[in-house]
Amino acid sequence: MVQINPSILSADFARLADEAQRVGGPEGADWLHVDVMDNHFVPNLTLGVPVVESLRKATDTPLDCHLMIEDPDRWAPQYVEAGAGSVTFHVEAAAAPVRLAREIRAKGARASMALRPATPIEPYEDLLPELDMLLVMTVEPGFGGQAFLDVMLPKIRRTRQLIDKHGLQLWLQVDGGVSASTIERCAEAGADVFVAGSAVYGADDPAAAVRALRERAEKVRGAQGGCAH
Ligand SMILES: O=C(CO)[C@@H](O)[C@H](O)COP(=O)(O)O
Ligand SMILES: [Fe+2]
Repeated sequence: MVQINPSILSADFARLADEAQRVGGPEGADWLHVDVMDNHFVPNLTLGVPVVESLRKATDTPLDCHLMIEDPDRWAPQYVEAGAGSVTFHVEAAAAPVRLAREIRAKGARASMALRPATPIEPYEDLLPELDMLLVMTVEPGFGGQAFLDVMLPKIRRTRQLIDKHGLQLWLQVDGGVSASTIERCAEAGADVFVAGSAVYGADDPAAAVRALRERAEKVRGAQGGCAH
């Protein structure tokens, strides 16, 4: 199943409730992607727990929180309590990723782990059953509107092969530079959850942009019979 998760990093932060609603509803966003940055793990600062709490009340679309922060072991559980349905931590920042994934799940959210572009998937093969989603970054984290890194396609493909080899159901998310001109390559490589910030909120009609992205990805995944490799 293809999922399209618009990133509110490219939305108007003074009108977040409206911006969330613009991409919601039938055929709209599957999840709203919320980029949390702390100016330590990445050189940018965005929002924190109180904003997630308010967003939760402002939309029915579930929240996919991407934590680009130091010490996720301490903070991630608070995002579950704030109402996130999925919490992604970076493996490079986590002290105890397995314990953290278990804590996120125990608190009732989906547990997800992200890899920066230079972090390989292979050392984490044995952790995959502990996760509900694996995020392969397709830009260096920190900013929206960057160019898609084609060099990440082999990692997406290898990750898909590992997921299938173990017969796992976890989702494979890509984030960074995903647009109408790159989503098909990501889908062909095996991704099934697509984050798009500027390609959605930079469009005149964000809801139409979500539908167009979904159509492109579904065409590829459908041609593969839902199995991408
Ligand atoms: O996590 C990040 C950036 O670090 C992303 O979620 C961006 O928000 C994606 O923006 P686009 O590359 O789609 O404009
Ligand atoms: Fe993100």
